[in-house]
Amino acid sequence: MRSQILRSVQSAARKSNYTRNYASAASPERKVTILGAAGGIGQSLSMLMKLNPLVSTLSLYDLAGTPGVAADVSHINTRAQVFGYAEDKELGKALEGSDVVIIPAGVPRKPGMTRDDLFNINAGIVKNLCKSVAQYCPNALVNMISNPVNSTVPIASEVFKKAGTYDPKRLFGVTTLDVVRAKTFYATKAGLPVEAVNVPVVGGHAGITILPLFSQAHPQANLSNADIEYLTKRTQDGGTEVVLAKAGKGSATLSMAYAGAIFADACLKGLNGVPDVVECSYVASTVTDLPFFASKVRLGKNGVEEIYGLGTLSEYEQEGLENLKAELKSSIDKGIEFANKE
Ligand SMILES: NC(=O)c1ccc[n+]([C@@H]2O[C@H](COP(=O)([O-])OP(=O)(O)OC[C@H]3O[C@@H](n4cnc5c(N)ncnc54)[C@H](O)[C@@H]3O)[C@@H](O)[C@H]2O)c1
Ligand SMILES: O=C(O)C[C@H](O)C(=O)O
Repeated sequence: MRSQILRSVQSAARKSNYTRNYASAASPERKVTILGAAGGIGQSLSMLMKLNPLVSTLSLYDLAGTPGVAADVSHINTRAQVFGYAEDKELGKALEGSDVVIIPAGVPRKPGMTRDDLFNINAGIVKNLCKSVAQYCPNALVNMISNPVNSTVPIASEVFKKAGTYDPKRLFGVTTLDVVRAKTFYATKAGLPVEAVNVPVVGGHAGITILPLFSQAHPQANLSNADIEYLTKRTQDGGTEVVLAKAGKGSATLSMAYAGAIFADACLKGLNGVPDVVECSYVASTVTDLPFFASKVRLGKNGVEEIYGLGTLSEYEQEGLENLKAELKSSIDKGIEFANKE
């Protein structure tokens, strides 16, 4: 009887309008934990993960406010059981048994700031949270959203190395928002239906380190060099566009929650053995001479199963690649140095 009910629940979830765009069939028990769940990204992301039928337990942690977010989200009639945890003393409980940990904890930009300006505050937050991840759920896939991603991912890697838990296949910088933006801007410019569009974005997640590869966009549109330059710059400055529009009230939260939900869903699908799950992500990489680099990765039962090369680049993209390396290297080095202090 119970299995009959479960089957009908899973079938309803598959058909649901709310989930079909970014989720597949319901399946094994999976615990997803969000650190920073009461924030701008955290709240929307909590809702989107509650809508995902692949999630059986949704654990929401923040310094404060999570009992309220959890109570609210828990009333949504979907599969996941929701738990809210607040304050340091509950962090272990929040993390224990997690399959995927999503980290949007930290401060956002205000107009005039670069992502690197967030380093002084966010680096410490990420370092401490990752120590707990290493202690309580060393096998979880970690989806790092907190900025500057170019440095926070290297920080996490060093923390995990020190704890003896580092598995480069399980640590991801979430760069999905760059892909989401590139798809939207490209489809608009090319007059294509956005659902049919794909654009890889490689490099990192800040300014010129964000390198959209429009020469590899699908479907190919006949755009001028000036169009490609415009689209590249708009994608690179997408975060700043939102920061300026919000005029001091933070950075992208809603589109980021959407992007974070897509990436977490891809991780869950990979863990569940769904084949051919490919997303761009900032990971430990040998695609270039930099130790971390975003490119297309195939996700599987162990996290990253395969990292794809960059393919053939246009002259403009090749130039962009060379230009981004110095900044990305310095952000990586800064993160590594910070993590190894003390
Ligand atoms: N990767 C990306 O593409 C991307 C996109 C948008 C924003 N971001 C980054 O995400 C981060 C969060 O942005 P936001 O708009 O949600 O900010 P926010 O200020 O609205 O929320 C951040 C939340 O983190 C919490 N927090 C702070 N320290 C914590 C700790 N030690 N443990 C748990 N929670 C903690 C805060 O209490 C707050 O609720 C920022 O660093 C921002 O730059 C990244
Ligand atoms: O721009 C920011 O500071 C937030 C985020 O990295 C984004 O790309 O929107």
